[in-house]
Amino acid sequence: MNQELTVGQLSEGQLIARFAPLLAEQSAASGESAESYQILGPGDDCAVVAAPDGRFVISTDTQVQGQDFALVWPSGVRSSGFDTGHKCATQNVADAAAMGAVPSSLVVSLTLPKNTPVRWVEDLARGLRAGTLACQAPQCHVVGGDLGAGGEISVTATVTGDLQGRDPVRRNGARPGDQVVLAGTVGRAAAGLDLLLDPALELGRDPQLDALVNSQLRPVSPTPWGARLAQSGATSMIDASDGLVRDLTRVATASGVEIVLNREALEELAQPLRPAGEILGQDPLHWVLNGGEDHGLLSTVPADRQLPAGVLRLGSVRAECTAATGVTHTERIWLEQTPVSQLPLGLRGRGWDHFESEDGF
Ligand SMILES: Nc1ncnc2c1ncn2[C@@H]1O[C@H](COP(=O)(O)OP(=O)(O)OP(=O)(O)O)[C@@H](O)[C@H]1O
Ligand SMILES: Cc1ncc(C[n+]2csc(CCOP(=O)(O)O)c2C)c(N)n1
Ligand SMILES: [Mg+2]
Repeated sequence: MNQELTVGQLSEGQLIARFAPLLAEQSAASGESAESYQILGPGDDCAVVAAPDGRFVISTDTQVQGQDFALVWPSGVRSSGFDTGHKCATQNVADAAAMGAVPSSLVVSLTLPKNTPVRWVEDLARGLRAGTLACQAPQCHVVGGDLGAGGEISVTATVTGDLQGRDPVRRNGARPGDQVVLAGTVGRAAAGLDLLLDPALELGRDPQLDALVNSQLRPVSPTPWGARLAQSGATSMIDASDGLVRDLTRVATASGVEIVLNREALEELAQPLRPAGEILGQDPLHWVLNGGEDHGLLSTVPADRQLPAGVLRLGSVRAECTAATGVTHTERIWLEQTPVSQLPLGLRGRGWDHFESEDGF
């Protein structure tokens, strides 16, 4: 039987004493020496965090067992504490980066059933640090949090970010003529999710498929691109969490523009998803257009900016069509000449909505 030590066998203090030291452990090993924003870390009523700009961005994101991850997926794969911690770090630092900020701190609130293995929680601490490092945000530490018992695992983090004297890059600044760019990936985590949700699959045998599963379990957002794109004049930015089309619709609506996507660029993103598409009978372009959770950074930058290596040009921004053209204002996103709502059924999707979406896409 399961002889593992569970959180129900420890006091809160004992669990924190095991958890907190692990949050910083890998920094030395990774050779990261970036300045930390942490002035006072876990242990007092509050942490103290540097805010050199005088302003800071702040956002929060939650993962709930059964809704955002599964301890055991239909495919048999298990989400470790490390996975959940890694994803928690990524989904939060990505939001700070999407404002053009440098992630500066995380506070993490854990709700845990009493039978949760202590090892799972220790792995979560390691995953949190590994996630910030993978997202190239070594300066961002978990500076505090909260612990509590509950019926299912819920992991919430709040992230702060440093604007470094720049204006925040909002969703409403895209202008006609801008190029639409992506730093990071889209579609991979959604392909991974559909693989995880398939009970007929035996994963762990094909490195290409496993890499997609890994993108769902441990997504990586290239956070330095947030500040980099801001410095190069980004007019809007969002992290792609709910799906390319859904998230770009938010930008296009807020900015009063339309976005035209380039098929060739999307095909390039779909290419590595083809083997998964064949196995699951899915057009991989569907994942690229509608899949969430990669937490890549979608941005618009003026047309005259030379795009650095490392970002992919996905399309361009154009003025909103007026009623005179006969096109309704709901057609915000186009795949070349076709509004996405008119794409073949196999490509159409709604992206992710916590209250609407069924399992997968
Ligand atoms: N409970 C809430 N109270 C106040 N504002 C909220 C609440 N929930 C969401 N919002 C706000 O609604 C907006 C949209 O939320 P949403 O979670 O879609 O954005 P997001 O944080 O960029 O998403 P993601 O976490 O997927 O990147 C955000 O500005 C968020 O602060
Ligand atoms: C078990 C399970 N079922 C479904 C999904 C898919 N999913 C959950 S949240 C989300 C969007 C981002 O959320 P948020 O906006 O809260 O960051 C997506 C695509 C999953 N990850 N796990
Ligand atoms: Mg976001």
